[in-house]
Amino acid sequence: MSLDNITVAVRARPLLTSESKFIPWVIENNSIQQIDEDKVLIGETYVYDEIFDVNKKNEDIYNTTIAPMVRSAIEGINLTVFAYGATSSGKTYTMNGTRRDPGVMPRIIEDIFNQIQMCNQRKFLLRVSYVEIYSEVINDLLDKNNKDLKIREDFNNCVNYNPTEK
Ligand SMILES: Nc1ncnc2c1ncn2[C@@H]1O[C@H](COP(=O)(O)OP(=O)(O)OP(=O)(O)O)[C@@H](O)[C@H]1O
Repeated sequence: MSLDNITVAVRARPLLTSESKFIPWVIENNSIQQIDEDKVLIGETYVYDEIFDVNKKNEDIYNTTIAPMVRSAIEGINLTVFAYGATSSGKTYTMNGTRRDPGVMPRIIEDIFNQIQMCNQRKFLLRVSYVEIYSEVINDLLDKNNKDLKIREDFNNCVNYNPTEK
């Protein structure tokens, strides 16, 4: 799937020790297909802009999919990075990462501030929100007391999450 201003990437994570050792899919380039226990291909082939196999690190994912968009954000284009998946699929690992392999959030902050430092003739205003949508409820991940937020746009089309206006 490829839409003009949207990049859709899939990331496979290593199996957890508690999980079955049978992997019911194969990745080939940018497509993924389901297989049965005899390794016979079944069902549809799904094609994405990027598919990252289990060996890819947060650094690879950032450099391939996010870094080019950060350059556009510095030029004033709105940017949203959205991690979607079932419980334990690896959203937090991808977004926060680890000390040895930081995820999207720490990398994007470092990248943005590095690029701002190189543009000393311009002024920047940065606004950041970090929220989760869990069972259709929006919670603020930067302030655990802000729960069940409502999304609103102001007169400038800026998105606000204002818990006082539920
Ligand atoms: N690419 C990866 N490499 C190694 N371990 C991973 C990877 N992705 C996820 N894991 C591990 O898998 C487990 C589940 O990952 P994570 O907590 O990120 O899932 P989640 O989608 O955020 O889950 P939830 O929705 O329940 O919060 C964690 O133990 C995490 O360390």
